Amino acid sequence: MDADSDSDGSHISATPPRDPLPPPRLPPQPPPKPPTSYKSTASTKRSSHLDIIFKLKKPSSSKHDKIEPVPEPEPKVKPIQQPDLPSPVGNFPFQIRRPSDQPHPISIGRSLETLPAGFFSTRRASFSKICKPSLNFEPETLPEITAEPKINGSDGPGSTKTCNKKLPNLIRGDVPLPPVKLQKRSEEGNFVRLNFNGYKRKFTAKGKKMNSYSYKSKYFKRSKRRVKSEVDTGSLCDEEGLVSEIKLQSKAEKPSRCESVEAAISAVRNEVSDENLVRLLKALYGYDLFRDGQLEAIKMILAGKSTMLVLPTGAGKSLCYQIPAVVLPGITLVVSPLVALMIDQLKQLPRMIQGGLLSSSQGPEEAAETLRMVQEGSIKVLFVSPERFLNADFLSIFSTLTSVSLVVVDEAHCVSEWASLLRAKLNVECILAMTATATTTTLQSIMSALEISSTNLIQKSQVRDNLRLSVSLSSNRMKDMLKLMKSSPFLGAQSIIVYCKFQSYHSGMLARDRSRIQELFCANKIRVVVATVAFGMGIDKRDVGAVIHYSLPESLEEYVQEIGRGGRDGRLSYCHLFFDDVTYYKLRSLMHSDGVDEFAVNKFLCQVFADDTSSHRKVCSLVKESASRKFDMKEEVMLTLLTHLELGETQYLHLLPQLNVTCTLNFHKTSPMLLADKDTAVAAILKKSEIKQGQYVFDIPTVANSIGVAPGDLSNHLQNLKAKGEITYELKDPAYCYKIVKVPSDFCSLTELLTRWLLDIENCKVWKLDAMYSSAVFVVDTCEKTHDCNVAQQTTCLQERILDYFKGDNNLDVLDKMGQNSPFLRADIKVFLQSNSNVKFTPRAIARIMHGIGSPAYPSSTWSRTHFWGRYIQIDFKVVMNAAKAELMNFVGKDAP
Ligand SMILES: Nc1ncnc2c1ncn2[C@@H]1O[C@H](COP(=O)(O)OP(=O)(O)OP(=O)(O)O)[C@@H](O)[C@H]1O
Repeated sequence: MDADSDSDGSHISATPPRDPLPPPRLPPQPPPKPPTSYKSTASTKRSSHLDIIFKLKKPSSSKHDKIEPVPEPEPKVKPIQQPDLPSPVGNFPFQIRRPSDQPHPISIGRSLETLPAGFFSTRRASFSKICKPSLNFEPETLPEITAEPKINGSDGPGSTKTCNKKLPNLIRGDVPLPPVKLQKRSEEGNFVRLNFNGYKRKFTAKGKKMNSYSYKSKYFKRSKRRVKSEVDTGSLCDEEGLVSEIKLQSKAEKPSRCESVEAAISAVRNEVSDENLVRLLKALYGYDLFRDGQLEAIKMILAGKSTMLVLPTGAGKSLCYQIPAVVLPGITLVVSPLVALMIDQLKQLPRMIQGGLLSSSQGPEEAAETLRMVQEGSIKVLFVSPERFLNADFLSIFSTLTSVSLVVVDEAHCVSEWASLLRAKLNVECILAMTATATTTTLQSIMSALEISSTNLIQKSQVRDNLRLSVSLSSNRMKDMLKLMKSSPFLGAQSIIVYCKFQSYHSGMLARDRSRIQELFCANKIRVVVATVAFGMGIDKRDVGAVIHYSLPESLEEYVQEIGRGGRDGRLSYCHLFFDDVTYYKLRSLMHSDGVDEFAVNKFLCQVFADDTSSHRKVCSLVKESASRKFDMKEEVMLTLLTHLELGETQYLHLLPQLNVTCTLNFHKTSPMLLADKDTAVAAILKKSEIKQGQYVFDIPTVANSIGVAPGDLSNHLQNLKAKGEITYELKDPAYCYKIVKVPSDFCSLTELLTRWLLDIENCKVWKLDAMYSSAVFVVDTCEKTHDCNVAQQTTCLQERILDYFKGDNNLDVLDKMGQNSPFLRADIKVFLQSNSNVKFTPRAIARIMHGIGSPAYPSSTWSRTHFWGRYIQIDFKVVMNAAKAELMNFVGKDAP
């Protein structure tokens, strides 16, 4: 694909540059039908606008809670027929599955739930006026927006260190918990009984390691080490936790606290009463009262009932599995979609709960050590990344050696699809699914996948009552934001997070710098942090007094997550959202950046299965960068497809760890031929290499396959040869590696299924953005109508809207502000095609250019030079795609259908 042509000569346009006026509003389009589950069999027809020019082909066979009361200050050519297809997955768990692709933690995490019919009625609204909430916009001193530490670090009333940041070790927990005594327990039946391989197991104590001697001495040793290192680094910022506890070094205090924890655990094991649970809460965390929903959830779990827990962000969900984890006899497995989140949760475990982590991003030694500790019984809470459960070694440990008391599915809306596999494989009886943001439909699908009874749903409001919400439409956001921050109550806020969308605002920062800023923010040495969505996900800074959205979030789920960073201490926190049409248009275009055409999916499948041989032991690879360009697909999208091929209804392949597959090698000591005589790997390298400038260049999987070893083993062997001074080598070309399990019998159907699935995801993302935008418009409009534009009013208004959204309320009006036509569109596309007649385009590629979105084969570095780049950002993407399809047909001399 010649997508790199320098200039397209498209300075000649059918039209002069135009003012970016909003297009005339047309009647609403029928809404997209968001995905339900790719395993279900319901189907819908859709018009095929993706299939121009190319024919599908087969590969060549050759190859909260109770708020603590705080005084409130104030307020192809041949169109492909679409057969009936299974409808897509209920959420999009796969993009996030590989920890090496640390993605956008929120947007990827959001589910693709079925939206009820009638959900899409369009509501007209005015966008012209700015509605200012009645916050006092008094010009006072400018708040500090800085990444520099405050000199003296004095931070006012909230200067307590409040971020539960602890040592980044992967095995946590200082004190073994008391053994489970096999004693009379009135609620014995309440505890989870595991049924492994058909045998009911009784709880057993993990015996000797739990004696009180090792418990104390280990505690002291670790405490001393920790105190030293943490005080040295000055990295502590924990309110109830570390700072105070570390100073405590009076040896007498430690055992007494541990003993009280032990006693409290034993009391709960004897009787699961409110009183005993509060005592345990106090002993473990120092809190006096449970927050709304916590006690109910803990009791439900201790009664062995699988539970769905929906609590707002920051309401204290973690505690709902941590307390059962210390009470229940076996291990608690916590499955979370993001490795970064798991690491943070591990760090935040109370010191007396021993934790560990298993993820595919770990080295083999690290994972083996964790598994050893699991087998020993010295880990109580184990964080596991989803793919680990597909690992046979892991499963065998849990089905033979270790008793699992509880499985926690965190961010359940992201991993629900996968979680049903877990149920089948582990035969665990008690599951706790947790989420902060899920619509009713999503909840239903999670609960049915996890077999959670509808009576075991604990759901509190999506937004905590201590968050004061306000919204304004702004044509000059920077000015308005500075004004807002100079006015009460934002001026008085201790810590502020400003969320913005586009990189230009927070710049690509080194991870080290980012974590330094996070530390300073946690320590109240930076007052305002301007951040992207990722910031704050893992940190638990309790005293964030204000959250400002400088850009429109991509969904209400994202919005709710982000405002949930505020007021985690139960105090009032002020959350203001600025929105504007330009950002909305930009985001709406970006929602189409992951979309792929049927043709591309088919080409991709052909390549994936091109290497099929009868041997299923052969390792295949797909070099990420070149494949991405070849298929015009983002790497994440390719991984999503590969994961679907692994985890979908039919398993077509088995994914292996990613590798750098191209090896360039030089021989140094022994001559290649002599070495090859005694080393089969070297012999294979000589056979399979190309010699380029005296160097041997070969593909690692190809050589490994030829001698019947795993690519990893070949890499190890090369390392050994290097250590002996025989060779030097370099590896490049990161690639997805996999083994083919089954070659699809019908490539066309599979192509259509996958394309439809991706299209549903795309439509759903668009719908969510529209719902977010409409909610902002709704709040501003309502204020105008009632002339009651104050924070209290806006809070209620937005809360209701959020509630409706998450309830899946059919009456929720979702506004589609995109233009549905433009008189110049076809003419411009024609000129564009004429001036780039040497380049092959798909309708989608043209629409992306017209929307100003770069893609792997048509990068913005090249295509942003065109006169048409981003010109039709205000016209619905599909309208542009259809116009492009029609013009492409004309261009190749055919009429549009
Ligand atoms: N009963 C309680 N009393 C006081 N503080 C509590 C209580 N329960 C939890 N917290 C605190 O509230 C904060 C938020 O808790 P946690 O991180 O578990 O929330 P979450 O619901 O998991 O939030 P997120 O969805 O952001 O992960 C933590 O600092 C926690 O210690």
